[in-house]
Amino acid sequence: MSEKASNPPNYPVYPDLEEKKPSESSASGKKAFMDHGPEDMALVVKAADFATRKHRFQKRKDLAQTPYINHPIGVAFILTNEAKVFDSAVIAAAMLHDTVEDTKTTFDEIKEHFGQEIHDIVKECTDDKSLPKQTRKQLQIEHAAGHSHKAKLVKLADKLYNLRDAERAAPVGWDKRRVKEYFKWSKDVVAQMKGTNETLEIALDQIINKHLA
Ligand SMILES: Nc1nc2c(ncn2[C@@H]2O[C@H](COP(=O)(O)OP(=O)(O)O)[C@@H](OP(=O)(O)OP(=O)(O)O)[C@H]2O)c(=O)[nH]1
Repeated sequence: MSEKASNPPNYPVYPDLEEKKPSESSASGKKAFMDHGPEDMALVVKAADFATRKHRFQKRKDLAQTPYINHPIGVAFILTNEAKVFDSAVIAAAMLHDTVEDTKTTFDEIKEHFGQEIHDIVKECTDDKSLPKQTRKQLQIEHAAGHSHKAKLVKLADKLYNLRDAERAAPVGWDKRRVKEYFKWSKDVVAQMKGTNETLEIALDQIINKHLA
């Protein structure tokens, strides 16, 4: 049976989100979108295209081996559709945030194709994978408060996506204790970025409290 045929008629694509048709969008929402020019749209699509090429052979760690690109696109989705962040540099950086950390992409490439500002945001969101894991995780807690506002937005949306993923379909080999550890560590990172974006922080608090209660 095709995927389309197996879906019930009103299957919600985003179960926890109020479903709105474009024609129902608020006047202020329309204005926020129209304030941006074609260059913003082109930049975001260019970043999506770049990230898709770079992550093309990668899978997520879940049993279904979901294509990795679902993650950066999902982070950009959370920022735009949930947190109502429409800054094209932030959205492009969200698309690109794992390219240097997880593929052979260099910071110079990011700078060449996307400019200094997006380069800087991506750099702030990139862990040094040559460091031992415990050190990397500790550094995320220590560095979080000092990040720029734009990098904090990407980092918060990244954590929210990964926590939802850990809840939905944890990486293969993660038992309940490992999932809980990831929630505890994420709580410590997120705590350093309070006051960045209310919507993201409420959603993070809710999912973290649910798992650490
Ligand atoms: N929950 C979840 N995470 C997955 C999955 N597939 C890949 N990941 C990635 O794995 C990382 C979390 O796994 P860990 O074992 O804690 O960290 P590590 O891969 O960096 O060593 C996250 O990377 P990260 O981008 O560096 O994020 P973060 O560790 O900074 O939060 C996340 O994006 C999946 O199916 N579910």
